Amino acid sequence: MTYRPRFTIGVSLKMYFGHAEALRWFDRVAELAAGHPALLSGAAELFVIPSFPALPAAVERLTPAGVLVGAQDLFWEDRGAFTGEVSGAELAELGCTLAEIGHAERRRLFGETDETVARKIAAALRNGLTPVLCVGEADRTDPERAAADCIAEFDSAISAVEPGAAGRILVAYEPHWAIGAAEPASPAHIAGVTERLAAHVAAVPGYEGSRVIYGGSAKPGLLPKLGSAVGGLFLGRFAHDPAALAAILDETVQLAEVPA
Ligand SMILES: O=C[C@H](O)COP(=O)(O)O
Repeated sequence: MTYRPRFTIGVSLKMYFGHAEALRWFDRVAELAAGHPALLSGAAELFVIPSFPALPAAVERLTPAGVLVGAQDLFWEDRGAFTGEVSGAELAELGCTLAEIGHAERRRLFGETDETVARKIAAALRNGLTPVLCVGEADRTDPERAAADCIAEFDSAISAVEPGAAGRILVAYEPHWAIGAAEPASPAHIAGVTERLAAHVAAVPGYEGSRVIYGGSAKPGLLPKLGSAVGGLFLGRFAHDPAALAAILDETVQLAEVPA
């Protein structure tokens, strides 16, 4: 089954930009998105995940251009004495529609575990936020083993979802070793993992409409090599230049003309 938009293109700004820099980038991306044939034709949807303090400005500047906005994390409770945390309820109130959960950097640097990821997935879904669930093998291995790791992570991540609360998830396949690198994983490796992972996700009741996107040093030129093996890309550094993001959106238009 082909879902529309055909591709999902996301950008996480991580902690790369200061506030003024983020605002300038939002304005350039809003201008790009508002007139881009990818968004107008349904070839692509675009989401942006900035730092927490930039979220209101991102919603204000990007949403009118058809760009979705999400947060880089959320807490698993909706209210209470949790100093420093941000709830899914507040994110939804701000106009966010997505929440990134379980990025490799949060696992490696901030103690994120399978258990906390599962609680956060449940929190996102009960607050109407689409989780951007990051999965991926820690060390280089073959696609079969990498896919098995990712499938186990996915199954664990949805294990705390409340009955009746299942919903669409964007599964970002990000091999840890390809994040922050010079080049992405090879197209053959990516496809070998994403096709197995997507087949698994599609067979889990309640998660219809979910899709698998690839992240980890993704840049212009990668998507045409992957074609229908992925549902899109999750970009980091290589989207800091809006021209590179425009080039990737151009690629979605060309690929959308080819039947899935
Ligand atoms: O969240 C995005 C990914 O971790 C990719 O980042 P990167 O393209 O800078 O490696």
